[in-house]
Amino acid sequence: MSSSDDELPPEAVPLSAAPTSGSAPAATAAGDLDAQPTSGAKPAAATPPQPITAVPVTLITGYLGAGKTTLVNWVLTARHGYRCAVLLNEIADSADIERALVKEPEGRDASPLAEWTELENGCICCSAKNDMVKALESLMQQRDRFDYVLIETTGLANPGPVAAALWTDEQLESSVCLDCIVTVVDARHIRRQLADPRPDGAVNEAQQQVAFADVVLLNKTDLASEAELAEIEAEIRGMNAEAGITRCQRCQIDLSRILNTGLYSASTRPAAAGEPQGSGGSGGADQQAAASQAAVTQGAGGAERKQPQQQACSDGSREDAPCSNPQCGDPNHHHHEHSVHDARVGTVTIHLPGAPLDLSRLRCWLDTLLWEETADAADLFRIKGLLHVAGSARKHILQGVHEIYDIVEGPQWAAGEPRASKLVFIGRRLRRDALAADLAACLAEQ
Ligand SMILES: Nc1nc2c(ncn2[C@@H]2O[C@H](COP(=O)(O)OP(=O)(O)OP(=O)(O)O)[C@@H](O)[C@H]2O)c(=O)[nH]1
Repeated sequence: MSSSDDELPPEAVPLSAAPTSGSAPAATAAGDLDAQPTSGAKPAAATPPQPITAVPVTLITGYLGAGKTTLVNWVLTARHGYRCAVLLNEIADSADIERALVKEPEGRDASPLAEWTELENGCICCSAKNDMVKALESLMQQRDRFDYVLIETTGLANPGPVAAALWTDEQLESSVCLDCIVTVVDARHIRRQLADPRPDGAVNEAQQQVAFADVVLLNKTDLASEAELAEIEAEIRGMNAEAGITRCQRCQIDLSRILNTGLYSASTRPAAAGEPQGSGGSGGADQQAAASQAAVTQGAGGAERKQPQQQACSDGSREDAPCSNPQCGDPNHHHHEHSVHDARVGTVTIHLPGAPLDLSRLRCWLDTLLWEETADAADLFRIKGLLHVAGSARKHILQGVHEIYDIVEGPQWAAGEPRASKLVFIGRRLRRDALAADLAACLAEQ
């Protein structure tokens, strides 16, 4: 790839190649989503349309100036076959600037590729459960005009409540599905941003964004040395061992990493040791099938989405102190003051080979774990799991964001495949021994 090619966006998909409403996007295989710069237009992949029940959503987060708008730009100008709607959440009334920065795909006038909705009422993490949901709902009124939704959060947003809102809003949950949380980090500044302390010992936004990521784009690699990049990768892995990390300049990545990944679908599983991270274990056309399967499984009542009895603050904490986010314009939003020691975000992975889990015991334990509010309770951002459940021939998939979680049935265990459970916890104050002991107590009696 020449350096001049690097600066050129790939060609926009001709709208005639865009999928029709209710159909799967034309490009489903990973190779078809390849958005590396090309010198000529490639024909759209001839994958037969498949029904899509919910519009996938990629949530783009990252600290101030990391390159989120640059990524949106890249998606909107790339050849991938989706018609994207973009939800911009901009603070300080800068949405018009952001919008001006994002290039309009060629031919947009004739038939729009992107729909725009801007959230104006302050910080998305504070208004996630109302403004964003309302904006998405109103966007869904024009469902036939797009196949994919990108949400760009502000640089100071905690992506947890936004992701959670996509799960918990009853009307939304059948029409949109969270596909991937992408965190863009600035190779030049991320280490300082991660280290920036908060006076009350709370986790800072940069750490939260890394913790929630399914995919981390290590952007601006032109501004850091190889040694610095390696150090950043090690630090990010130390916080979130599950996220796939992709180095890039100007966010020019293969878009199959972040679009229609199927990471939250029922057949998704945490990557096994030694597997490439961030692929979710399924790719391309398989993901399309996985997405359909997830919808069917959930529709059949296989999923149970648990929510706390008590409505939590949108940042997942109690409403007993004013929000400390200086950008939050909502006087009604309050923020729980974390009085405990400032533990760093980390990942704990627990393998349970052999013995199956008792699903009801596991649910009971998760309820306690996620909703406990004692000062030394684990502060969990993300949970992912592949579960071997007693009495079931199917894999079960656990996904958790903040205080909500979902366990859905996945595909059958293959003949001869070793049955085992693997759970990944990302958060603060995680105690491996306690988690392992608690999980051992959730095993079914043999
Ligand atoms: N050198 C360099 N600059 C980059 C790269 N990617 C983006 N930029 C620049 O970084 C600046 C910020 O990029 P944006 O895409 O606006 O960042 P953002 O995350 O949307 O910023 P906020 O909305 O303010 O949080 C812009 O001037 C970009 O041109 C890169 O890989 N290398």
